Amino acid sequence: MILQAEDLTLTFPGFRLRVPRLALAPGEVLVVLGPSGSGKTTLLRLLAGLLPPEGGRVTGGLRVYLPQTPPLLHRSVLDNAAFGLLLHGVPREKARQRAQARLKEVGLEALAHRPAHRLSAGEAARLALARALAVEPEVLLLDEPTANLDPANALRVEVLLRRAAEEGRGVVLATHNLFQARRLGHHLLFLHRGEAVEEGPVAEVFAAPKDPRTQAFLRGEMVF
Ligand SMILES: Nc1ncnc2c1ncn2[C@@H]1O[C@H](COP(=O)(O)OP(=O)(O)OP(=O)(O)O)[C@@H](O)[C@H]1O
Repeated sequence: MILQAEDLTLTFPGFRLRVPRLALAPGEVLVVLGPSGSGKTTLLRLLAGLLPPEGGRVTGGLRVYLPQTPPLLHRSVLDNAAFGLLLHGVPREKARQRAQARLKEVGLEALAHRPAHRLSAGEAARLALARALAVEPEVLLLDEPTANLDPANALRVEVLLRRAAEEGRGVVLATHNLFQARRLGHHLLFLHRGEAVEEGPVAEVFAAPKDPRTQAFLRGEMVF
């Protein structure tokens, strides 16, 4: 396993997250579904080590967390792609070479010297992924990575995520897009008011959800 969590708990005023167990294998895509406010972002931040849990623990390899709108520096596309590597202590020239290669993979090599803030939303999403992948993480933690994208750009991101998983990386993907969950996910975790109420293989949970709350959510009847 490249990511494991046990007995995770965290309390905010009026909200308590409780995830007894979570495990991610290399090459696996875990989709986290749940209504707005159910704790998806909080779980991702705990898994990333950005929030300390109140109880329980998280263990695993190198993780990169991408928030819904990843911040980009007011620098070139290439500088942004190399930024994570510089933070990891990679020398500047080497970092730029590796970043160039990642930009090529995401189809942005022609824009390497453009200011990042001039990119379209779809290009910015791919740049954020290139920057994340450049540090060779074992686990990608993604918070609604295609929420602001049109279907064509969303599809390009999905292709990159599938490729990352095929390379052996683990992916935890919080999404509101049920079609995307079915297309990309192997395993599914459903959160409701901070509680992990159902988990299982994506196909099985979609075909026959066991918990009435998951059933209602998948029927589109739970919108809060
Ligand atoms: N730093 C914080 N301090 C206090 N409460 C917080 C904090 N972060 C999140 N919360 C609360 O925790 C609950 C879960 O929020 P979270 O953002 O994890 O949900 P979510 O499932 O990601 O929602 P959405 O789908 O809308 O992004 C919410 O009630 C939120 O208001």
